[in-house]
Amino acid sequence: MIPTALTVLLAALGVTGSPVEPRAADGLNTRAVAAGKQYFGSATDNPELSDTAYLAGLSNTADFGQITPGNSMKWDTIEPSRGTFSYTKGDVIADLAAKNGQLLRCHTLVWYNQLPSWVTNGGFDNSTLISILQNHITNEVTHYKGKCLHWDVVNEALNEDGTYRTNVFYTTIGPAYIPIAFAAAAAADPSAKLYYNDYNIEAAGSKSTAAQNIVKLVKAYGAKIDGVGMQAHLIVGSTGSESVSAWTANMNAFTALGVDVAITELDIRTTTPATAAAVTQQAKDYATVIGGCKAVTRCVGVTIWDYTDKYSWIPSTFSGQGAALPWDENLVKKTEVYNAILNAWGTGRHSTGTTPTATATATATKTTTTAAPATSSAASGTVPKWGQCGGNGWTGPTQCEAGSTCTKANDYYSQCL
Ligand SMILES: O[C@@H]1[C@@H](O)[C@H](O[C@@H]2CO[C@@H](O[C@@H]3CO[C@@H](O[C@@H]4CO[C@@H](O)[C@H](O)[C@H]4O)[C@H](O)[C@H]3O)[C@H](O)[C@H]2O)OC[C@H]1O
Repeated sequence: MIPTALTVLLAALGVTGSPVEPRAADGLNTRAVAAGKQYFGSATDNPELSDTAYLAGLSNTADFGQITPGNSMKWDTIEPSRGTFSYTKGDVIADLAAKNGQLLRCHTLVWYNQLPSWVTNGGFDNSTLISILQNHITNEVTHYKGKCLHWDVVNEALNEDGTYRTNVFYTTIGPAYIPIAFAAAAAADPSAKLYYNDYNIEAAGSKSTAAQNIVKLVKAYGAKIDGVGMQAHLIVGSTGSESVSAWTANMNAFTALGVDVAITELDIRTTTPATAAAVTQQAKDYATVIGGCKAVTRCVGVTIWDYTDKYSWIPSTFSGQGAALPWDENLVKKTEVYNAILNAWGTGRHSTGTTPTATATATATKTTTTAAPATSSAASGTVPKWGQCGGNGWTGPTQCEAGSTCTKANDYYSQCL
């Protein structure tokens, strides 16, 4: 074959193979997408974005196709005093996702924690608190309308025994605050997928059953709920990591109710400093979690709660614990853990254990739009449920399948409805 200018350029960039179908960079996200998922993603937070090496790694879309703000869309940041809304920090994360071509999970609208005292201690009556709740949700969801793949509408409404957690919303409004919140979010952005999100619902038990009952409750009120987020803040070798079949059975109990599931805040902590044996077990545990999501069609993706131990929330919350993420405190990949995640999504090339670089970021960003739509539905000639409907490098069909429509052509967040 006579080399063309394009093949010469691709060879210079280290890309080999067909010039019309350059191979997507290998990574946690591209493997997840190849396995039929929408993304593999990471939480992040505003202060760490000034760390350029960290930012390069986060922006590498081969590894991260989605980001979630760890704090900057919570009530205390967004509406610190009644009726005063501040979107500066949240916008930084949303803009970064858009710039990188990454999806955005928006977290979280209603949570008893990181809730300003004017709400908690305001002494509001039922109708006033409902109106405060609706106003907060309407304002925030409207601000980010069209940008959020998912909203975590209600976070952690349950106790460990499956009873409702006592918080100001439950005490004043009763369990109806949950469907009221979902209805307000749906009205403000009908395209966003709306999630209930909680921890310790990854395994069957009373709390998981209660979360399933929340799905039923929201639906019984006639409100929309699209998914349940399993946070998955796990402990090496402990509950939640036992077997792929345990994960799938529990996830299927949710999907049987007609909702998606997602793993939304995955980290697997251990006593620090981590021993070699703990890291080996941790790699197995990550593989088990990924295997569970991979096996369940309606498990749409996995998010780790930041990607590096350098910025993990664990040591500040669980004394003596940490080393929970696939990159260490020096931003170096833990090859054993990273490769376990890669291989759990599917076979392919292995990591060499390098530090993230700007070059890797540029290459990955360039190839993401090719990788994202490479799902089975694209192969069958229809546009994937999520992904570009025409333009931005998407070379598949520009229309959705018969009977459905493309919400926004040429937009990463478009979907077939
Ligand atoms: O900067 C940090 C943020 O990263 C942080 O984000 C929240 C972290 O996780 C979510 O809330 C926590 C979930 O875990 C609970 O502890 C569990 C207790 O049971 C154990 O079995 C389980 O392993 C533990 O995970 C915590 O009590 C929750 O607070 C929440 O959704 C994120 O927003 O927020 C604080 C910031 O300083």
